[in-house]
Amino acid sequence: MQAAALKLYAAPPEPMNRQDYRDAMSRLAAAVNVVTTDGPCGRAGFTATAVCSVSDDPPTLLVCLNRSASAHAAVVGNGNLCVNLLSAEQSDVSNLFGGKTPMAERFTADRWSISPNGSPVLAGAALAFDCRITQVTSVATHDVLFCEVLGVTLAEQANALLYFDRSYHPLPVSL
Ligand SMILES: NC(=O)c1ccc[n+]([C@@H]2O[C@H](COP(=O)([O-])OP(=O)(O)OC[C@H]3O[C@@H](n4cnc5c(N)ncnc54)[C@H](O)[C@@H]3O)[C@@H](O)[C@H]2O)c1
Ligand SMILES: Cc1cc2c(cc1C)N(C[C@H](O)[C@H](O)[C@H](O)COP(=O)(O)O)c1[nH]c(=O)[nH]c(=O)c1N2
Repeated sequence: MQAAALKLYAAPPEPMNRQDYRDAMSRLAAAVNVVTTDGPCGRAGFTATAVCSVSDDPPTLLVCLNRSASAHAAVVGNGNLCVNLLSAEQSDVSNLFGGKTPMAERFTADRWSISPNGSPVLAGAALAFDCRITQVTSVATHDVLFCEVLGVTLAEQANALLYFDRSYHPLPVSL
């Protein structure tokens, strides 16, 4: 049986309601990342689902970062970042970096190393992209950070962590 479609189109010129937009976006399953930085502007990190590939030549990805986030000044000021893709067992790390916790406390619970480009790399992550920010474009409340990928560390095998319907879901590697 097909579920009835619920239409929530905004009637122009009225803009779409923010809550309706969030409710819709909660249906979009996403990988969970902790984006980190270190350098002259300090060590910082935040949880991000708004990460995607832009180009493979040169390897480039983008990260959307709210300008009101406490990590914003450090990430943009340092100009380097690491995208740590969380594995299925790391939802606690996502919660730790997902807001409110003081920045220094976020880095105490897990083991970290430093990438060649100077950003914190999380032990046990599914992968870590070591990046330098090449372009920052402000769109509405967020900065879109375009990042050249300088190197990647891949775990031999890792189950994925997905964020869907406002909660975490493990996705096992197929056998
Ligand atoms: N792109 C983002 O900035 C983003 C993404 C996910 C979650 N969050 C934040 O994490 C917290 C928990 O989120 P949740 O998913 O459990 O419930 P929620 O109802 O706040 O968000 C549902 C979905 O809407 C989108 N969204 C939420 N806030 C956004 C924002 N400020 N800008 C752009 N897109 C946004 C995301 O896709 C999110 O998964 C909230 O404070 C939320 O703002 C922000
Ligand atoms: C699952 C999930 C996914 C995201 C987030 C949260 C959570 C729980 N947050 C919010 C972000 O991590 C949080 O606002 C920052 O940590 C900033 O909080 P503080 O200002 O440091 O308290 C977030 N913020 C952002 O700018 N871009 C993003 O893609 C995401 N994605």
